[in-house]
Amino acid sequence: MSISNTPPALSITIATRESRLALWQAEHVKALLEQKGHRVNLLGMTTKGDQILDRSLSKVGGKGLFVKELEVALEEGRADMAVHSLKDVPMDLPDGFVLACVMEREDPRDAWVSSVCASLSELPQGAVVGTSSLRRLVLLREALDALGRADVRIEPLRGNLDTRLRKLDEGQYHAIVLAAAGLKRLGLSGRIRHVFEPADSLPAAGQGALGIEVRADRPDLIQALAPLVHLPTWHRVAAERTVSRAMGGSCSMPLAAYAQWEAAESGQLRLDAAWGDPEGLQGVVRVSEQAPVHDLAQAEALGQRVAEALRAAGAQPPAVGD
Ligand SMILES: NCc1[nH]cc(CCC(=O)O)c1CC(=O)O
Repeated sequence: MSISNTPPALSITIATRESRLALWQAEHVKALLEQKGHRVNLLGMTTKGDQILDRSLSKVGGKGLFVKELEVALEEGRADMAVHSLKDVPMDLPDGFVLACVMEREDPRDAWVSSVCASLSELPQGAVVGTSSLRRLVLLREALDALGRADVRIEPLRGNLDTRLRKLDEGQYHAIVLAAAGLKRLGLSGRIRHVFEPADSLPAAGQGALGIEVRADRPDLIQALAPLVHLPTWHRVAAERTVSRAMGGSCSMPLAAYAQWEAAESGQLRLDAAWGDPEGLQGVVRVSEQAPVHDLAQAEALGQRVAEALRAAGAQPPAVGD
């Protein structure tokens, strides 16, 4: 009989989307779990979010487009866990599912990719910039307006990372804006001309962080994932994701929320948020608050305060039923 405290080695199947980025992320988790002695294989799947390439995601609606099919696989026992970009995961998971792990964050910032110009200010007259998110669109528009660049157009850009880069290379855009994290994971950091500081393009809630979802009735998996958890990241993204939930955030709402530790080990979390109205009639609303955070409840309380501050400053969550 063994009296060791080492958790038992498990045989684990990870459900994953089949984009290059999703596969990289699943392989990354696989390698880490294998280092802990588990046996891991991948189950590749295509989700609704991957299939809809002709319409803007903000129109077809809702968070969770990339998540649902993976949850069905967990539900049916075809897979044990799903690795997600947290940015794409709704704050409230369906009943019976939990977020078992948040891993250390990759670069959360937005990146400027272009072969013709190194930054916004160098864009030629009448240039076209591509981006897929309303958040980036609203923040870019604000920055361009500040430069007096009404001539620059911002156009939608869809598809996985490779598709977006191809559209740029074909000349459909002068520049595009993407998450730095995805480019770095795929070894494409060489394509980044400029990373936006959070003050200039405030990141989306959860950007750059990976989360692992399991069924709530699998304590064995939750235990196996414990060594992969990075609590400082978890507290940051919990604060950010609370803002998104409290604002009724979906990809049809331009909303940014970004938390950072004021100083290493200070326990002081600063949370910045920005909201733009989807019609673009109102200016961007920005707020910032900070608080000591030592657990998830405190992180969520900070997120709640920031959401209230956003509303007090004029941000309007969508009407119920919208
Ligand atoms: N919405 C798609 C998506 N989901 C996660 C990432 C990047 C990686 C990450 O944020 O962890 C991207 C691509 C992008 O926004 O450019």
